[in-house]
Amino acid sequence: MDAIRVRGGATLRGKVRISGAKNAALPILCSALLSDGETRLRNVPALRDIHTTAALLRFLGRGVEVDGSEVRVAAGDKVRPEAPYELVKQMRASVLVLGPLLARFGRAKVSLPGGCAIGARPIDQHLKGLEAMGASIRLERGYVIAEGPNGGGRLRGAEVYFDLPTVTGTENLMMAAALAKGRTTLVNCAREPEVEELGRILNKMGAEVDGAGTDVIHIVGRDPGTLAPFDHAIIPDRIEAGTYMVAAAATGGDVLVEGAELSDLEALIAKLRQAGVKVESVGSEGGAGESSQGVRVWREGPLRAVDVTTAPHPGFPTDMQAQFLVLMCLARGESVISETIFENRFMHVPELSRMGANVALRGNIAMVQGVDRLYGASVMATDLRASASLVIAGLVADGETEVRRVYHLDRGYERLEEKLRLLGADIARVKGAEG
Ligand SMILES: CC(=O)N[C@H]1[C@@H](OP(=O)(O)OP(=O)(O)OC[C@H]2O[C@@H](n3ccc(=O)[nH]c3=O)[C@H](O)[C@@H]2O)O[C@H](CO)[C@@H](O)[C@@H]1O
Ligand SMILES: C=C(OP(=O)(O)O)C(=O)O
Repeated sequence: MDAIRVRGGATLRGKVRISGAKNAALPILCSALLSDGETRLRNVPALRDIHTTAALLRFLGRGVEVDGSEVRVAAGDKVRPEAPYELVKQMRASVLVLGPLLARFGRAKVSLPGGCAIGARPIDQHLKGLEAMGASIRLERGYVIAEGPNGGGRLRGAEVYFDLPTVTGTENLMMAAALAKGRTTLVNCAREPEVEELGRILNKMGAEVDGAGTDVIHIVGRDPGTLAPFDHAIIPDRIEAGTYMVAAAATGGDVLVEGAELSDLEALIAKLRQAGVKVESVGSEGGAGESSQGVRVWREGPLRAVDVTTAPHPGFPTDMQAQFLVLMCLARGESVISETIFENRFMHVPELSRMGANVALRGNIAMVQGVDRLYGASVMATDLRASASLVIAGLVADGETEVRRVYHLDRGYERLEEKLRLLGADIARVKGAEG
């Protein structure tokens, strides 16, 4: 299994171009199942999760061609509506085929994703919503077996209230509603930019979606077989952007994060500024604003300790918690990091402690006491963002750090070591290193 070796001490400087958003590309690829025509997606990141989704769509019976950052899903209306455990276990987002399959074909058999390193991650809200739309659902031998009304009929519009905002749950229900008969109202929805992006796609296809990106979404469904295919460029990955911002801040560097949108990262940016990091939107014409070319992040003075509590968007993203925690390991004073989304998302803490960090865990709270320096070590992470946080720690640590089990990183960061090397990092991939 590959590892990443980092020699700490370089100050990151220059420009880094952000890839398309993994968490936008995954539901959008699944939404191709709603239409029978050929769909074309551009600015798709080259990630393991994209290849897993392509493999899943192929298994279902749709041709998929991945050509650099372009993915084409071939036309077709013959589908085997079944997502097997072997594919779902590689990537929880596979559950996103449930809504489209059920809506388009009246039935679906999708493996339950199971627990993972960061928590149990149930899908009860997805299932509850589909049931409200008339589906009958049973769980059998680890699979969700879903059927449209009256033995495979068309879903009907419904009012669904989510007990808590769920990103993929909102997306699954939006896709199901796009082919349901009548109007669906989803209440207490996730408001993440990726949900908003899916709303744009469904509108492009001809469904009527109103409110995506707010907590109430209305969808008027279309008849099966009438949704149009689409051609779309994926939005930049705000979590990848945030990760480079934190890396720049941690090394005391000066980096232009190209493609990053200030408006998608408000909570992170507010916390970076509070910590003493400078953040500025850089416009293509030299001005600031929506048409910005990116976000410049730099640091001159010491880091200040600040507290962070993760929350659904527009709160501080749980997907940035691990990286920000590393930054706080280098700050003056004590910060309190509270993780409220996932029950087990501090897997990076014991590894960071081996690098000299001073962090005490109390349930879902990490008390971080800043230290003068971190030390390179061999470390290993069991999830994606934890792995990224260890690379950032390696960038500032004395000596060499080897981050093992890089396949987690490859799920979510395109050419991470190459992008960091261009910013001046001393970093390399070690092929086939010890696991
Ligand atoms: C592919 C994708 O977009 N992944 C993101 C998505 O994951 P994902 O969509 O899986 O996360 P959710 O928004 O669903 O999870 C939020 C919380 O709701 C709980 N929950 C969720 C669904 C459900 O039916 N019942 C339930 O209890 C979860 O256990 C968790 O505690 O949002 C997370 C939270 O921002 C991010 O960390 C992931 O990167
Ligand atoms: C948790 C993440 O992804 P996923 O939902 O695909 O596991 C993530 O992107 O940090």
